[in-house]
Amino acid sequence: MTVSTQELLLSRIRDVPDYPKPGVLFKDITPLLADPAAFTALTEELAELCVRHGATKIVGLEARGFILAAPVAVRAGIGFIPVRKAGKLPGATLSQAYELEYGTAEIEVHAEDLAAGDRVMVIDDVLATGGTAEASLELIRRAGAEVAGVAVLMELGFLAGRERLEPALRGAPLEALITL
Ligand SMILES: O=P(O)(O)OC[C@H]1O[C@H](OP(=O)(O)OP(=O)(O)O)[C@H](O)[C@@H]1O
Ligand SMILES: Nc1ncnc2[nH]cnc12
Repeated sequence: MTVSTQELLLSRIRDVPDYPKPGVLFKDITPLLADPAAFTALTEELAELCVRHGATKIVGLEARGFILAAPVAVRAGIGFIPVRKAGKLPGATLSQAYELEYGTAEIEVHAEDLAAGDRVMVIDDVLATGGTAEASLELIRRAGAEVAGVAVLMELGFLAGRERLEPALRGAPLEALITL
């Protein structure tokens, strides 16, 4: 990725102090989504990572991860698999509970969407504590699939998500376009 692309992306991320709770500096991507040049550049960078790492499926994490992962999947020509918050998927699911920066949650995937032989790239907007990504890797492996990697727009380095995720990656790459 060029420095100017990285600067464009960074310039479209807005800091919102004390949201959703006091003490949290929320990284808002809505200005980036509203800028077609920035959103297109982001989509192309993430799609290139998926292809480079040999992904055969793309998992997007609800909800902001969906916004990024869906156009990336189309751009890369790879199938999109939604990982949703609990209770939203109608078929037989695998579930995983986890903690995040400001609460707890549970995510699910349709068990039939992933199988042995799949190489799955996880896409999300933010890696914060790493809890969400860690839970998604657990789901992918429980479904029998292989992890191709995790790709995020931004990593909040001060929350040490990379260190937390390291064991669950088992050598797969964690790609962050921006580290803050
Ligand atoms: O690394 P972590 O500490 O797990 O935090 C990162 C996750 O938190 C945010 O999602 P959130 O659960 O707020 O849901 P949203 O996408 O629906 O806003 C973000 O989009 C990541 O999925
Ligand atoms: N600080 C933050 N900003 C945006 N999304 C987040 N998800 C978890 N922590 C976050």
